[in-house]
Formats: sequence, structure tokens, C-alpha cells
Amino acid sequence: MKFAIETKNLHVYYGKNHVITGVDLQIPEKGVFALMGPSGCGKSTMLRTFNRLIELNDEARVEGEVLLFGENIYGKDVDPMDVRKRVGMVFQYPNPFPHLTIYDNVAIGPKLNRMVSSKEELDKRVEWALRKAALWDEVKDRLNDYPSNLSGGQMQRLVIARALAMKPEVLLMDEPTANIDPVGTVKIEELLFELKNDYTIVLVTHSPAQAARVSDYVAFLYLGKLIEVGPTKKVFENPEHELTEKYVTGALG
Ligand SMILES: Nc1ncnc2c1ncn2[C@@H]1O[C@H](COP(=O)(O)OP(=O)(O)OP(=O)(O)O)[C@@H](O)[C@H]1O
Repeated sequence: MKFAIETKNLHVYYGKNHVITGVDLQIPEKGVFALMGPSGCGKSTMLRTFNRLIELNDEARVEGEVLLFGENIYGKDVDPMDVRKRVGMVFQYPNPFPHLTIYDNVAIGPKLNRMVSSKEELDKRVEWALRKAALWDEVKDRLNDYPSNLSGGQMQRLVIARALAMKPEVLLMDEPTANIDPVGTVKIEELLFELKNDYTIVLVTHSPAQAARVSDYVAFLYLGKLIEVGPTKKVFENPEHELTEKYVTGALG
């Protein structure tokens, strides 16, 4: 079976600090796969190896393999920019481009990458992405406004639309609701439910409750090690490891 993402003996170091210590993980295609664990266990670091964003940190060193649909993205002929086009990312703080309109925030990726050949096609792509991100109805009459007046939740959905406009194969989300109010969080969680039919979504969360609500599969990381992985229901209802049980019952911080 081909997985969307597979890691083989993955290690990450920041200088001498060994923060991911030999992880073998298989992420199936489609659905929400949650990486959960307490603060500092290496979730964000691991996520950033999946699109080579980790390399923007000069101190970081990656060993082992990360396969994207069977192909090692750290292979010597692979261009990290190509990987980042195929694997989109959404961060903890909604970060629309403030100097671009709502329309241009979504249009810029396909435009710069020459993914469309006419204004009509670009308009269509923008509408499609905003609809997919469940934002179209809220912004269709103000596409030429700047994003600063949007709520945090709307900004985060705009950023999701920006990522989707590139038609990625995998979408990485690093604590996407950490800075969003409860209503906005519900909307984003509902959106994940829709998107997971078409995309493989890898979600980093420190909240076991969120992992339980939205994920199909979950991996529990602790101090840079993969402790347990499996279907979410199984891991929460019948964990194999005592550490996992402590974490999902809130006894581990
Ligand atoms: N740029 C960096 N340079 C050096 N060490 C780092 C860097 N980023 C993270 N670390 C260290 O690597 C370890 C893993 O951090 P990481 O951010 O991946 O964990 P996390 O599980 O995502 O935590 P959080 O939920 O707090 O973001 C931590 O010990 C952290 O201090």
C-alpha cells in the first residue's frame, strides 16, 4: 500500500539537541491524521519535515527518509520548492498577506506558478478555493478589501483557501485553531470534516479532545518518540501504552 506520507527512521537535530529520535510513521491517504502530544515533544518539528520547511532553520539536520506517495522528498534531485507546492501548510497564527486583497491572497499562488492561463480561470480557481474553505459566502461581496477586517477564524479560512488554491496533495496544519475563538474553532473543525474527503490532512494539536473530535488516525508523540499510533477510536478507547492513557485522560499535561 502506498501512503500519503511515510517516515523511515526519521531523526531531527537542532545542533546537538536530538528532538526526533527515530520515528517510523505511516499516514494513509485521505482523512485527518493527528499528531498529538505535550508541548515540546516534537510535533511541529516533525510536521516541518513533511514539506522540508525544517530546512529554513540553519541549525536543523534531518536524517532518515520522508516518502511522499512513495517518493523520498529528501532525494538529491528533489527541489524543496516543488515539495512545498505539493504539501501545503497552515500555521498557528493566521497569516494572510496584509498588503494583498482577499482575492489576491488566494490568487497569488496559482498566478505566480502559472497554474492558470486566463483571468476567467483564475477567477474560477479563487471562487473554488474560497468555497472549499467555507468562506465564499462571507467574502464574495468584498473580494477587493484587505484581510485586516476579517475575524481571526475568517483569516484562518482565507489562509486555508490560499493553500487549497495550489491544489496540494497533502495539507499540513500546525495547531490551526490555537489562536481562534470557540465559534471560529467549530467552523474550522467542521471544515476539516469536509476537506478530509478529498485531502490528506496532517493536524498538529496539543489537545487530546481536538484529536478525538476531528481525526481518523492519531499518533502520540512524547519526547521525540512515537509512543503509539492507530485509528483514533482505538487509541482513545483502548490505548496500548500507559503513557498514552495518561495523556488522553489529561494526566500528563
Ligand atoms: N529552532 C529551534 N532551535 C532549537 N531547538 C528547537 C527549535 N525549535 C524547537 N526546538 C526544540 O525542539 C523540541 C521540539 O519542539 P517542537 O516545537 O517541535 O515541539 P512541539 O511538540 O511542536 O511543541 P509546541 O506544542 O510547544 O509547539 C523542543 O525541545 C524545542 O525546544
